[in-house]
This record gives sequence, structure tokens and C-alpha cells, in this order.
Amino acid sequence: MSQTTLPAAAAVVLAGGRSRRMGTDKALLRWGDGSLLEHVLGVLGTAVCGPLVVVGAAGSPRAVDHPRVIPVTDDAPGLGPLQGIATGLRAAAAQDSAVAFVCSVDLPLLHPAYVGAVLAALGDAEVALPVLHGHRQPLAAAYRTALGERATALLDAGARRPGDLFAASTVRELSAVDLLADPALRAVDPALDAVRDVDTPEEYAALVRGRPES
Ligand SMILES: Nc1nc2c(ncn2[C@@H]2O[C@H](COP(=O)(O)OP(=O)(O)OP(=O)(O)O)[C@@H](O)[C@H]2O)c(=O)[nH]1
Repeated sequence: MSQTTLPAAAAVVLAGGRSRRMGTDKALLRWGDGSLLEHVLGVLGTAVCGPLVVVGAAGSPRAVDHPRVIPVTDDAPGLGPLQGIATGLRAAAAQDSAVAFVCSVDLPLLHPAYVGAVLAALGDAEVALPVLHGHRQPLAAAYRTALGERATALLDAGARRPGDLFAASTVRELSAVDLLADPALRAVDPALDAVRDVDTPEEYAALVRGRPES
């Protein structure tokens, strides 16, 4: 993919979780030559040409040495992914990005072709929501950044789940068949491993074992 064809979207990485199952900060897990957060930002940086928003926990910004990264933090601690989505979309909107790809930090196999396919499928919907491996994938999805305000209002009203935002939005669900209609994605990730997250040391070790030596 050449620089000139990159979508003019932002990317948002949620990196403010507690990593209880992993037992150590997932963003700082080693992947390749750096941390998992750096790796995911590297993928996103080649997938979109807008700002790369990193959402850390309240009071705990992530220091990342990357020219396009905008670090932000949650307004309140421990409210979970809906809060991270709200914070990240508002920050992307403040940078004049109308659309953002939103993901978690724990996706070692995220690929620019996946990001491109999801963004391309947004159309006139407010959310392009993959439904893969039997689950909705709110943290590997595309959103209109105007939803940041709606998500914040929902949080203020006590909502906590991304599903609460979807119930109040125009959502285009994307099946594996829908996504794999994109030839670029089909060529590089036919199993859609891009959404394979690592939550435990065992899952991390399994992916490290399967990783080609760099
Ligand atoms: N900014 C922000 N990110 C969050 C929050 N909760 C979870 N995340 C992120 O959302 C993604 C998915 O999080 P989970 O794996 O479900 O939760 P986690 O807290 O990281 O891990 P566990 O403690 O094992 O559940 C990860 O990238 C987390 O960093 C939050 O309250 N704020």
C-alpha cells in the first residue's frame, strides 16, 4: 500500500486496562524489537494517515516516542473500554478526523490490510463492527468520531458497555465473508488473526512461539 492511498482516518489505541489476567502491563509486553504498544502503533501508522491517539488510564498517560502519537487519558479510572472509546474518539475529533479505527493494545497480529478493509466498509454507517470468531469486535472496529460525545453522554448516564453505544448508533456489522471479500486482506490474513487478542501469559507465549524470527 503506498502512502498516498492511506485512508484519511485517525487511529485510537486503548491502552488503559488493568491487565489482570496477564499479570503484567500488556502494552509493555515485548513484540519484535519493542513493546506491543509500539508494534501496534507501527501497524496503524502504515494503515492510516491521521493522528494516532493512545488512551491511557486516568492520570497515567503513555509516553510514546512517535511523531504522530497523541497521548490522552480517561477522565475517570476503571470504567472500561467504553470510556476509552469515548476519550479516544473525542481526541480524534479534536484533531479534525471524522473517522477513526479503534483497537485494543493486545493485538500482535493486527495488519494494515485489516484496518483498511474495516474502514472501507464503514460507508454511511456510524460504526463498522466486525463479528468474527463468534464475537462482536468493538476493539477492532471503525467509528465516526462524532460518537465520542454520544458515548460520553451514555457513560454519564451509567452505561459501561460498547454495546450500549451500538444500541444508540447506526451499526454495519461485518462478517468474515464481508471482510474477506477484500482481496488485500484475504491474501495476508485469511484466518482473520488480526483480532486475536492476548489476555493471558499462555496466549502470549503461544503467539510468540508462532512468530517468525525477525
Ligand atoms: N483507556 C482505557 N483502556 C481500557 C480500559 N479498560 C480496558 N482497556 C483497554 O481495552 C483493551 C481490552 O481490555 P481487556 O483485555 O478486556 O481488559 P484489561 O483490563 O486490559 O485486562 P484484564 O484486567 O485481564 O481484564 C486493552 O487494550 C485495555 O488496555 C479503560 O478503562 N480505559
